[in-house]
Amino acid sequence: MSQNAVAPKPTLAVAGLSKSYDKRRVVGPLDFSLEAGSVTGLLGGNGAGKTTTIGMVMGLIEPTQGSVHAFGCDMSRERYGALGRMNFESPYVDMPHRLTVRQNLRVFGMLYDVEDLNAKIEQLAKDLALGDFLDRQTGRLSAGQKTRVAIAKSLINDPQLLLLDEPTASLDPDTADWVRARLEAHRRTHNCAILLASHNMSEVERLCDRVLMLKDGTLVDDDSPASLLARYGRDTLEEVFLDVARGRVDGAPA
Ligand SMILES: Nc1ncnc2c1ncn2[C@@H]1O[C@H](COP(=O)(O)OP(=O)(O)OP(=O)(O)O)[C@@H](O)[C@H]1O
Repeated sequence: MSQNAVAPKPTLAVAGLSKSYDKRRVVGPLDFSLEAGSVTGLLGGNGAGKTTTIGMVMGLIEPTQGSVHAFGCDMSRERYGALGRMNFESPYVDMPHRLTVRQNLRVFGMLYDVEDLNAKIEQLAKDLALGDFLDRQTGRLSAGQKTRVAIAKSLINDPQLLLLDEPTASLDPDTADWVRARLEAHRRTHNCAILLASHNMSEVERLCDRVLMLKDGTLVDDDSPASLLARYGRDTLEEVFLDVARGRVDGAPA
């Protein structure tokens, strides 16, 4: 890069982000950024702050302090400049139960102003095998079927920033495998930055080029899966996860 070249803005930049409830800090302060086309795992034990972090990035949870910039837009002041280019999947956000899957996808597609929406829904139904229940009420689906619908919803606007909160937690191993392949294809096609909260370490090893380790709401490590394995002297990310969760600090960054 020449001296005058300006570095491209990260897709997502989080600075000093924290959340407290009743003066008890549960997350932060967090500082990290995501580059276009990267897949970053957000790991941490139960209650570490993964869902709260994703909620703050999406603007679903109001931060106590700090800032979130997506595509250079300050999410506290100009979020509408960015929301159309991002999306999320979370098991904690339910869709209207009485609408059919197709109707729900239509509602979200219209919110995002998706062009040629019928064709988009057909394509997603094919990619995520929703065909058998596209015209059934969403509330009557199994957990795994609802998850596939939630993933379809998260892809409806071809996002370039995708936040996924345990996207394969309720899927059987075969379905989880092809859903991961679908997410990888989306990343490639749209140069999408993905933040993936997961308890599935083999999923993280397969999909992520970088891992953020959260413990008690703070970042305790940030590295590639390969470097984490080397530093902690472990063969699997699961072992690294246990080291971090149990406070074995040999591999922790200096
Ligand atoms: N509305 C709330 N009021 C008070 N405390 C909350 C609230 N929401 C979350 N917390 C607390 O914030 C902390 C982080 O919760 P969060 O759901 O972000 O964790 P997580 O890493 O997603 O956990 P899990 O793996 O169990 O889903 C927890 O201690 C939780 O009890």
